[in-house]
Amino acid sequence: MFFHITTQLQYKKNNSIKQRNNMDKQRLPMPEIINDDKHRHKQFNGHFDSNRFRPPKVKTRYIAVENNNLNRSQSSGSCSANNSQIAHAISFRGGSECSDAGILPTSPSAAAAASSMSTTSCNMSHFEQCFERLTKLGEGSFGEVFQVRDRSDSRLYAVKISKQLFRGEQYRAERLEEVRRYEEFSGHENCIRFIRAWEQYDRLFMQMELCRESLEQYLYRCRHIPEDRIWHILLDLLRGLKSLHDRNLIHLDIKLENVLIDDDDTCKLADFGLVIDVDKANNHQATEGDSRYMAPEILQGHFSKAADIFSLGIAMLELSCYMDLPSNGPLWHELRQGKLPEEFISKISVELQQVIKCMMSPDPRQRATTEQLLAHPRLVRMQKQEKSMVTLKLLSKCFRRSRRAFWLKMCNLKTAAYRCLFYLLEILHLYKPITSSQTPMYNGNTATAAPSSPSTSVAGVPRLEFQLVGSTPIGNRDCYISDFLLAMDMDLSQHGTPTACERENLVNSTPINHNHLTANRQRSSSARKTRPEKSNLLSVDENCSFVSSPSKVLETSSFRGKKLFTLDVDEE
Ligand SMILES: Nc1ncnc2c1ncn2[C@@H]1O[C@H](COP(=O)(O)OP(=O)(O)OP(=O)(O)O)[C@@H](O)[C@H]1O
Ligand SMILES: [Mg+2]
Repeated sequence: MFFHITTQLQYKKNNSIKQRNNMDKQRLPMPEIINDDKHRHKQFNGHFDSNRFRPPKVKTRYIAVENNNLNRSQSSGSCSANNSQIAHAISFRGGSECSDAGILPTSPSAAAAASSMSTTSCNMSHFEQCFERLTKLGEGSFGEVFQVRDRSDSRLYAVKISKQLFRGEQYRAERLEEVRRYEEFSGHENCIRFIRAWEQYDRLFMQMELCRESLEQYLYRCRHIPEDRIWHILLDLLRGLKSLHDRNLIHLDIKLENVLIDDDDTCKLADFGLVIDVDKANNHQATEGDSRYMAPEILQGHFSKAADIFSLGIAMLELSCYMDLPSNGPLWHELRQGKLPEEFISKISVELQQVIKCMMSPDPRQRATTEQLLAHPRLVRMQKQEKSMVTLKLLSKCFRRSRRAFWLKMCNLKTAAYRCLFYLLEILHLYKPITSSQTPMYNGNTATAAPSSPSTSVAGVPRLEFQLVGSTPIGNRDCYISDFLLAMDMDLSQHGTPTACERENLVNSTPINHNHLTANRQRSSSARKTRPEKSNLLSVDENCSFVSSPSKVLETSSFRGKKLFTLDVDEE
């Protein structure tokens, strides 16, 4: 196999340059300026400095003369004019090297949404049909990322659209590799969750989970990040990186912009555009990332896992010291010779200093691995704490569940008590039960004698059954008989006495909000049928009046306002 090496300089997009420059000026304090380049730290003056360019991205490419491993014949999406008009799903999940799926079907909801819009759906891209574009989240050298709302489930996602058209097979294959990596690491807690990808009009679209912000944005927002938080970020990123290194893959583009923070404050590795196999890296095709984060040995064309460790180390330095990293010049070299500027490094604890220095060791063989770093006493302690937190969470969940079970038991006891009371009243002839044969049933407009059913099998004590559905509006509040009776009254006033079927639906729905009653009937009834083991079925014996006639309902007024039980719905 023969390879030729091409070296090229790639400049970052002006937009992100501006953004960074704008934020640059927020960084304080300014160290003593000795050399223009050496201490060119970030400041912020409230507006973008368009004159200052972002560091160029030096790219050393080792391009195999041999064709890439993507099987083009399998792909229905191509650069050809005809085919590129049609959206094609891209997925490597099937196990094959490139299992491009076929033409994407338009989901009915997406089609409906599209047709409801003024633009004719046939002119709309798959992206426009499926998503409502909200805001632009960011931009890198390869793509623009938008916050979107999925028309089918109304949820928010991020969609990355490649900026450049597929110029040819090689370029397309490189872009599609990112999909493979996203899919591979999507399940890891510290890697971004990937949803799906497709290509259309010679562009790649990738749908992924929406994160709150990038680590770079977080740094500019907070300026000073407490050291405790730095350690947590380091732990998250080491875990994410370990998942790559365990598979013999290297990221090659670790930097603050490529780390995203989700709503739970978890840091996630993103942008797998340059990820490459360690073995292939030095032989085939490797592109190094941002020069500010680049390990020194990359200049000699040595790609290894240690390069990622260096990038992470220097990113931690930037994060903990609020230091502007140089893209070249004397300071760039000093940082790669193990000389970290005192005025910055002295701000952080010795423990963190040591870790950063260890990660930024000039010799890649002396740099700690992800396993060694994760074995650092502080990180071990944090992991233990996390574990105990998980145990604590599990315990509290167990406690909540047992508390709920206890309440259900109590409710059953109450039910039994009511039952006994009715029996007693019946014995004392203070209460006349209505037997099942007396219970009129409505079949349309005609009242018929009801067949004896389990719900009225106990003489005089018809059973009122209702199901607790966690998502219904009844959740987390006290339940009063009146809640149920109110709904029954309303139902009876509309329909007269319900049929057996109606009664079952009635009691199975959550009667707090009568507007939901009709809808709930079907849903809860079917839910009960399909998931009987999950339902928390309560049986409450109640005065039978509600089934005999509307006027009898009034007799139950003595129960109104009586607290039956407290619902404690598990938050789970
Ligand atoms: N899932 C997401 N949620 C929120 N913001 C995102 C998401 N993905 C990307 N971004 C934002 O978009 C920016 C660019 O995304 P990304 O790094 O994937 O593009 P790129 O073109 O590959 O960048 P690079 O120049 O690093 O190669 C990120 O820095 C981040 O601010
Ligand atoms: Mg990026």
